[in-house]
Amino acid sequence: MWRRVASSLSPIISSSPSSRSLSRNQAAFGLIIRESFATEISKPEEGAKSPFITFVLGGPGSGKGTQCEKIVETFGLTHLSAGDLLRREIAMHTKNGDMILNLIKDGKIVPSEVTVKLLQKELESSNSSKFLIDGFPRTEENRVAFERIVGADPDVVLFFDCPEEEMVTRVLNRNQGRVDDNITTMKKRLKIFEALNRPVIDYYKNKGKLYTINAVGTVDDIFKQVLPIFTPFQEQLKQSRHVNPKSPLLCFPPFIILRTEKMVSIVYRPSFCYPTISSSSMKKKPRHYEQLKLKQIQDNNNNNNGFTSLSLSKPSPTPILVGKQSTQRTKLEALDSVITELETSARKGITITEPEIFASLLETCYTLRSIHHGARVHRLIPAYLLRNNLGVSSKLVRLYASCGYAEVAHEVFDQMSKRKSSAFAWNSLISGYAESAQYEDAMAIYFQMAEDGVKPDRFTFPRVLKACGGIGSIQIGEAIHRDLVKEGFGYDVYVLNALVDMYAKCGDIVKAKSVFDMIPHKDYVSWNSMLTSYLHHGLLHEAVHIFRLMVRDGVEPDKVAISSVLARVLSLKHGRQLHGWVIRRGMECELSVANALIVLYSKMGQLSQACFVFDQMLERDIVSWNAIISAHSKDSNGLKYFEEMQRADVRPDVITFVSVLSLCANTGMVEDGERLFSLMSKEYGINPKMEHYACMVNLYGRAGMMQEAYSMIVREMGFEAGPTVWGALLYACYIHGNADIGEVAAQRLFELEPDNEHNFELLMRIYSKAKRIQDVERVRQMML
Ligand SMILES: Nc1ncnc2c1ncn2[C@@H]1O[C@H](COP(=O)(O)OP(=O)(O)OP(=O)(O)O)[C@@H](O)[C@H]1O
Ligand SMILES: Nc1ccn([C@H]2C[C@H](O)[C@@H](COP(=O)(O)O)O2)c(=O)n1
Repeated sequence: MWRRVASSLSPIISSSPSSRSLSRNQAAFGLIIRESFATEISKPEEGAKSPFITFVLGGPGSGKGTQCEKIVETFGLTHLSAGDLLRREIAMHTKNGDMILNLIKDGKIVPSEVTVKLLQKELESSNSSKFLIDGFPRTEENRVAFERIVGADPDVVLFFDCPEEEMVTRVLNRNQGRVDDNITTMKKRLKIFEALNRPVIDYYKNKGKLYTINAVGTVDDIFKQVLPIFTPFQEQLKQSRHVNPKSPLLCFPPFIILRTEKMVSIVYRPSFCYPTISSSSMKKKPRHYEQLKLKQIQDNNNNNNGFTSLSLSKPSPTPILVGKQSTQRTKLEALDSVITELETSARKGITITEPEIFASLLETCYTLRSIHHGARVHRLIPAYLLRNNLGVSSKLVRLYASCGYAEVAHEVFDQMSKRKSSAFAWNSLISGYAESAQYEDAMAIYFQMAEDGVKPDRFTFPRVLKACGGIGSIQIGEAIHRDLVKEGFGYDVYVLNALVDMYAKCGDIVKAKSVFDMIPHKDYVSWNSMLTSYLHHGLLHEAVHIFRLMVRDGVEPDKVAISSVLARVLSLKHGRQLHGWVIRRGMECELSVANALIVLYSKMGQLSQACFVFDQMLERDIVSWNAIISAHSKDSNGLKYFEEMQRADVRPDVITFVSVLSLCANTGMVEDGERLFSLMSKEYGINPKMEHYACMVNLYGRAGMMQEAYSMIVREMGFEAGPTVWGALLYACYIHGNADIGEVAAQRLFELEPDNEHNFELLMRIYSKAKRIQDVERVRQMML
């Protein structure tokens, strides 16, 4: 894993005598950190190594990005495109965004400090140890800055050598809406490339690290030249791109409790100890090694309430548990162990008074939706904090409300002393309800707020609009729209984005677009909301138009939009292109994106690709498991995934059982089907629904066990069978030529869906197989 020396290492680390004597690179690659943990927990890694770095050079349009995609596919390196990172800055309107845009438009090079810092951030937050840095270094200044700031040298430098005319043709045909893909800028870029990039190429040539590739020919032909370059490095590259989920690193709790006789310390693990994917996917990070000093004064009962008050330095208010690729289980275990330690300390008379600790723990409970842990944290919070600290109590309110514990949420809410003076507490309640799809309750709180004379703020409206979108009531939505304008939020981009989403969810896409058009400074959420809205309405043409405008403005679709796009892709070719795009953006590990990819490949009949995506995932949710099991609807290997899911302690749901039962039906695994059907209710408490009975009838029916299929309907089902169930029976009767039961099934189907000709036709075929020609004719007459 890539690591660097942190500038703000904690006293524990910096005071380590051995750490001071280490060289820059030793420190950078983990030695100091390992030593600091050595006494408390198992070693994270034996001798962390320097990363494997490849620089990819070449003129504009020489095909660097295209070849990088293939290298990533084959060797699993992590692709960092300097140009993409800069474009992301533009899209996100960061402080450097405008400056970068102007330089890129003019074909110029962005100051090295900016580019190198962006690369450095990606390198540090990545869990990978092998990188493909594309479009960098562009200048000698770039190269020197990288060496100075990052302190690393490339192992390989690829140079894609392409004639100018070819590069111009490619760039002008690229059609990705890039601001610099025009002939004027292209001419400038070529000049700058010749003047500034050539010296870099020469530098690496002299160092013996340069590999020149003739970049003319087909993509595959060019890649044939690239392949052998990496062969000598295969050993280094063998390790998979992602940290093995079984790596001991992932089992580390996010912060460590250090105990000595006199002292209990909670030490935040620095972010670079987490295996992470990319800085963009790392939304919340713990502070670097903040040490919370819990002075344990065991024999000093100087506190009136019998507890010893603990003094803590300011911890990070951000969630403690953030390792995105930790499994849900590992995170829960880590949370559990931290809470257990605090409970033990509390029993010994040590009490924690710092609100940030509780806020942080509650945030984690909320992220993991663990009400059980939340309730334990609740018990540790002193009553006065709950009354007076809005930050802590509102997190508790949101947790309870979002997990369906409305009564407790209201109890905590009612005790909050400041609830009448600000919208803060109310917002938590609304958000808790909205997030758990209790939309009516969320709306009721909003109206109650007005009755109690509490003014909504800019955070109230997005939450209540989300609830309104959930209900789908355009009238209420319009009323809230009027309210927000009255309250002065009619130009607030944050609020307007939510308004676009609400109108779209309520079915008024025209109004959604007109609100979108009104947003003066659209941010990436605005664009993505509009894109997703069009996609959800099936307006592909409009979605493509928005997509083009986004790209023109340097805004990229986010994971929600990309997942929606993937769900609507109709051809394997487009699916693959999008997959490549997703990989280039480092979005392949986003849960919703990976889930959508599994469904896409499964829809296209590419089972091995679906498995590949699934196997690469570092974090999976129930949707991922259901998607991969359902992808195996005709393959008995699907049951292995089901077993793995059970081992991973993921609770199967109604959908999982529909998938496994239909798999058993399709593959003729009657005994497994019976076992799973019984497991569903006995082990998981799921009462069989119509779909499950349909699967069972299908299972027996296909296996020719007509009596079992029939008695499933008439004896086992506690409710009236619907068309799916009778339909499965009728189809089985057709396959096995059972006219007697077929007649019964058809009769029920004629009553349930009199207009469905298919049922009549099936019965005719059954009669025909049985040579009952008169009956065939009778059914034909019924159809007329
Ligand atoms: N071998 C090839 N033959 C024809 N077209 C190609 C080839 N390789 C890439 N292209 C096309 O040329 C265009 C430029 O390729 P690509 O984006 O990979 O270049 P690049 O070197 O990364 O460019 P830039 O530095 O401007 O980002 C793309 O539209 C790509 O599809
Ligand atoms: N090291 C870099 C890399 C890129 N830029 C700027 C200037 C380029 O024209 C633009 C696009 O990069 P590309 O996608 O073509 O690699 O980004 C830079 O200033 N410094």
